[in-house]
Amino acid sequence: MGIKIGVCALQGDVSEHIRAFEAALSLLGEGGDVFPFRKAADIPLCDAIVLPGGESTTISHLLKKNNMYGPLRTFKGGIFATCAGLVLIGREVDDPRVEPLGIMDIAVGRNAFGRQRDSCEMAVTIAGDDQPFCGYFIRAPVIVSVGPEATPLCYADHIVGAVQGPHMGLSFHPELGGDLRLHLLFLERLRAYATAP
Ligand SMILES: NC(=O)CC[C@H](N)C(=O)O
Repeated sequence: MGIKIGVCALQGDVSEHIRAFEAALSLLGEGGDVFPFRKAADIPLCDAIVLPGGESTTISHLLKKNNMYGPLRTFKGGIFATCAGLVLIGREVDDPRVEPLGIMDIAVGRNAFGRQRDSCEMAVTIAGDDQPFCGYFIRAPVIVSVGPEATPLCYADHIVGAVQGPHMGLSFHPELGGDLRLHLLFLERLRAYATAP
């Protein structure tokens, strides 16, 4: 038994997320099931969902086609959204081809680092952690503004991570590189929100 983590596998980097969450659960000495899903009916069966990086206009189109907007908006667990996933999870995005889910109170700008930084590694500061995190940014979005419901979590020139309840949205790819601090923090917060009265 244990926690059930579903990785939305319509498009994007799915296997890296599965490996990273499996490694985080094994560090915690916990059982659990981390699996790809492609059907809306699988969403309410999960405790947590990963919205991976990929191409947000494509993922938005596929979420619509597979009737996933409704079940994601009413999902009771935590969502771990990276890169294209971050573009989708906010309340506002600067591209009309993406329909935002409106789950986190953030506004997101796509491809915000510009061409010369299409893909790079940058030191990310995580609030409450004095060790920098090596962030892999791949045509990454940024968080342009954080509303009162959400809290900034990560910084690298811009705000590149935020949390809201059990949800975490990140501009970069923490599933690459083997540093599991953000996965562990997500699981810790998920547990805290699941057991909150
Ligand atoms: N690595 C990524 O997920 C890139 C996201 C992409 N630039 C988008 O907005 O869809």
